[in-house]
Amino acid sequence: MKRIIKGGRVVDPSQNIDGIFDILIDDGLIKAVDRNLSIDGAEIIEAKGMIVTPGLIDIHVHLREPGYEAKEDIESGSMAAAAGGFTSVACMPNTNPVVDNKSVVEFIKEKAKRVGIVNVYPIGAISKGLKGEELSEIGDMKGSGIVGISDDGKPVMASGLMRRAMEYAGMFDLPVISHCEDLDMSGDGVINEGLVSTILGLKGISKAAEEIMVARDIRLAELTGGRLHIAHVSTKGSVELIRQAKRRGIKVTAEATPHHFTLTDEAVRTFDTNTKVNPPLRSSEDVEAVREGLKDGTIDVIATDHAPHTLEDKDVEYDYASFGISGLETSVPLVITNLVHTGILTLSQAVEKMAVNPAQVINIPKGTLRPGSDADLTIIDIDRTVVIDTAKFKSKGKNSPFNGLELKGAVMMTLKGGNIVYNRNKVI
Ligand SMILES: NC(=O)N[C@@H](CC(=O)O)C(=O)O
Ligand SMILES: [Zn+2]
Ligand SMILES: [Zn+2]
Repeated sequence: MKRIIKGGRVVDPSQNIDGIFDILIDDGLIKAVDRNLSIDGAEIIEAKGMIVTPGLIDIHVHLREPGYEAKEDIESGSMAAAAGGFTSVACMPNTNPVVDNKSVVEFIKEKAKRVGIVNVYPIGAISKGLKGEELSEIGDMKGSGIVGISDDGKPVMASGLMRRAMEYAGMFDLPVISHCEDLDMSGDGVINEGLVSTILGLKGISKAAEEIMVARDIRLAELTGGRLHIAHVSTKGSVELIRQAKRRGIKVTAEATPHHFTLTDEAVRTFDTNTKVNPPLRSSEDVEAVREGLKDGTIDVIATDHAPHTLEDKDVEYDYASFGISGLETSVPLVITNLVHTGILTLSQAVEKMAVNPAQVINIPKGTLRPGSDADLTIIDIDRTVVIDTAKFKSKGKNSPFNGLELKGAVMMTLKGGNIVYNRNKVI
């Protein structure tokens, strides 16, 4: 079927495009980006006043299936992704069973394909069972289509094992995605270590717990020549370490989450367990540094770290609540409101961090509207006001600290392979 997306402001940094254009889609592919396109029989999607971008890509998502379907499953997570403007997601392996062999990779790919809402790219575990003892079946999993390896949820504490993981991943050109946390330092902390933790009487997690591991992993990337991607950067010190490493030519990329560029530990004063996340919400100087890192290119990618949990996981005392924020359906409005409307990022830079660069990190042929590419697109109204309502989330995870917040920037439509997979104005 032929479709023309008419009259939108097309922002595609992969081709240096930012202007009013029509886009012709046929047979699931982008056929043309040009002015005044008209084809007999093509369905017209009116996009005047809207922004049209390559389908957004979130490389850090927890879909929870197999094993934790009460929190999320591949279908609900895919629907949440589409509603959030994402056409592709990479999912973390901390499921049950863990994604540490090819049969689990194949299960996820098969199920995601059957659901058919967004493209799902599995990430394999670094270590068997996420135990940090021996390497998982990385070569086998690469054969089945993993796009990176990570023990996310946990660090790899054993530096020798992490070194071997980087050497091995390098042979398969896979990025090693590192959850940087020195467990001996973070201990049973639940919040950033600082004034707020002291006032609230909650156990703190030092910024150094993250920075020590960022420094170690940069050193290992230097040693091995492997490709390192730092997940959920949360501190000023981490941003500075990554900035210096890039200057020295080390192969390191980094991501930041919307919650870490938006909130500080002040949000925990309410004791709302939806503010409990790992790494924890930090101080205002860290939020500033993360924003600065996004602006100057030190941080390449915006990823949600979508970590859905059940009400039971969160409706307990702060100390006992699970770590994580349900992030897929609030990312675009948080980026538009806090980074674009504030002038920290241009729209083009925002699309680079949400589509172009994520595609590069996991090495998939996406993040572009170049003719011949899959017709994955996102249509956004950056001036439309949205009020976050977790009750309306497609995700099973209602755990968001942003519930009730009024923001600017609404995902209007998401198309994957030329098909409409989300339409804000219509229940589909
Ligand atoms: N970020 C979180 O607070 N939680 C994640 C794990 C992780 O991303 O480290 C989860 O799986 O729930
Ligand atoms: Zn993590
Ligand atoms: Zn995560």
